[in-house]
Amino acid sequence: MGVPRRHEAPCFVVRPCRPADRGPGACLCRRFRPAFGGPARCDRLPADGGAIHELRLRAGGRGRHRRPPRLGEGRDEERLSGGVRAALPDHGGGQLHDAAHRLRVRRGAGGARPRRSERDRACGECQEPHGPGRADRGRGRLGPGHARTDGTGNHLPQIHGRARDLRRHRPARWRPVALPPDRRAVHLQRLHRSRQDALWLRLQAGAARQGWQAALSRPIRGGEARCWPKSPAGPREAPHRIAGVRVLAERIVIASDHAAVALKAALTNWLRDGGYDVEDLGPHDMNSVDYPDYGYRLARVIANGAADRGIAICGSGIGISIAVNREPACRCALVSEPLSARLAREHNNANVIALGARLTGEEMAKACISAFLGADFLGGRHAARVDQLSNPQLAKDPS
Ligand SMILES: O=C[C@H](O)[C@H](O)[C@H](O)COP(=O)(O)O
Repeated sequence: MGVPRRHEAPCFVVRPCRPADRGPGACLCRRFRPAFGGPARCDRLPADGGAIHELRLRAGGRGRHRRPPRLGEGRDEERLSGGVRAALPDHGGGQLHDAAHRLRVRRGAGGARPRRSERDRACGECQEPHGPGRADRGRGRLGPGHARTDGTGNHLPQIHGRARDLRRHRPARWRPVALPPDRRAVHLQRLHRSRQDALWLRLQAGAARQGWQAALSRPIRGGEARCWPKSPAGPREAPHRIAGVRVLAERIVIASDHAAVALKAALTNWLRDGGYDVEDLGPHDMNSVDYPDYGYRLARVIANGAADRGIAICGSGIGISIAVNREPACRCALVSEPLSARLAREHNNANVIALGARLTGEEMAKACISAFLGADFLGGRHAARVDQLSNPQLAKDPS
């Protein structure tokens, strides 16, 4: 499908529904204000993303008389113009990949598209031009638009251009993003915090079916990478973002002792099948080893930021969890059921879970890992407590 001509372009305003919006078969969104007319319909993504609804409003008018929406209309909703179909079931899903759909996404009431001179202007932060200006001419229309910050220092480039170009110009930090089907919904639900997340949600949902993760590993071109990360917190604390869109995939390291080699292998394959970037730190045979060696190895990788989360396994899980926890940067939770695994993330910001291969079966281990990876730290009252774990001097004497 080619790029629809401007006056033919169906006009959508899209955002993921919030839980409160959802109803059986119909979107109950009240907050949404369409740019101009059109019925609202809430589409449910196919099975693997079934928890997410999309609100889609087709603009009023017909054919060439349909007025395309202008940026800045539609209140603070994201605007996608030009036949963005993303992973909607009535379109078969995944067609974003090969269709030359043009995306134009602006945050907030952005006003008119910037003139070329504005797009060519160097970014105030990194002094690099980000717009699809002269440098990009002839290579597609992409471009992350001029970058802004989100208030925390993260660079949030606007995105406009074609979806395929968006992927081609990914920053070097982009990683494959496929998730196990049972996790995708969880993550998608968590991703509706911003409109750009919603965009990525659709890109990702389509991509997972098309298998273009491989394309993501190509070298980067374009200027985005120079903008990332800008967070003062540094890469270890900053969320992974692609052009302002949070990335789903995480780097996971897994280690065990001889008692858990088989379980480790099964879990590694399972995670890799789900698209995770998993590194097996060993051991790779059943010869007897000492669990501290592998626990410390895993802890070092987490501590130096080379991986986001870790899975440590030994016979009971006890010994290796103790070893990992000797590294102050690690918060390792020994778990044997999913609720503990989730709470370890939500309350304790655990970045490693430990499992006992002699006590916990494979399916239960997978359930624990799913709960662990699918949960986020809640912060709030828990944040100061977690800080005290890494900095015992911050703890007060309770007496
Ligand atoms: O906490 C330690 C772990 O359970 C070890 O996997 C366990 O001690 C290994 O025991 P063994 O050398 O008898 O296999």
